[in-house]
Amino acid sequence: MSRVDLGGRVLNTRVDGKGDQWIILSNSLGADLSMWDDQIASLTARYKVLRYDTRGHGGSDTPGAMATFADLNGDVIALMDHFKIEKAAFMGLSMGGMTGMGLAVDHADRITRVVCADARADAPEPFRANWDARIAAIEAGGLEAIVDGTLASWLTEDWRAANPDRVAQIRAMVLANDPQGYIACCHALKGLDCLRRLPEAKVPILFVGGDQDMGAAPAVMQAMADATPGGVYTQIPNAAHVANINAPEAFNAAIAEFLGL
Ligand SMILES: O=C(O)CC1=CCC(=O)O1
Repeated sequence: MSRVDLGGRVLNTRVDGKGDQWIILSNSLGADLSMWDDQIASLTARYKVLRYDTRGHGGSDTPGAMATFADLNGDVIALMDHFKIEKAAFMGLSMGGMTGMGLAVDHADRITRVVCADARADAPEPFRANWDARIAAIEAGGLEAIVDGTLASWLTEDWRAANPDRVAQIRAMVLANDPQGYIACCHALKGLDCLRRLPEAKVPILFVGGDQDMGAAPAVMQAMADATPGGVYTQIPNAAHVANINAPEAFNAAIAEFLGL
């Protein structure tokens, strides 16, 4: 792990592998870079992998009370500059996938391809109101107030019953975040407005998502793929919102061809 000072914010990072091409991995709201552990063995066969904790998460700073996707995209470009990465593939889940879509539209000179997992591209009602409710719940009760609902939406009931130790680890990961950092990112999610810009995406995007993901439902992700030039959507069976943890083998198989693994 290495904490990188990007000027005004310090982000926690980790590099694995020795490949000659880079891939950057971006976590979901409430997670940290460890959420990608089940993908690292296959990714490092080809790539040098840069993972980072999104601002407000894990070991990264919370530089302000409110974040925007322009901030989150800017953090990726600043990390690329720091590590002297001219171009990289990018994979993000949920908030990380939303960051990836923004990069595909606004920073295609630095990004070669994007895997966008379990993400929406906009925040119509009731999503906006739900973010306000979640912010209020955390302000009143901390991350404890939302962690059980989060786990229920991230992972199928069967998986949670079969993997109690992993569930306890994931619970601890959520609770280890800075509540103010989590709230800052909720503000970015409230302002999410990428759907209308997907036709401008200039690099290939693979959309993948769990068949039981209620936050980024299959029909929503299919519509995003349809709006994206060359966009493809692949559904992951028996998986909820955090499909890469919930069904790692199917997830890894779904991204393999697109990433040349
Ligand atoms: O955790 C959730 O409730 C769903 C979610 C939205 C954006 C994200 O990263 O996760």
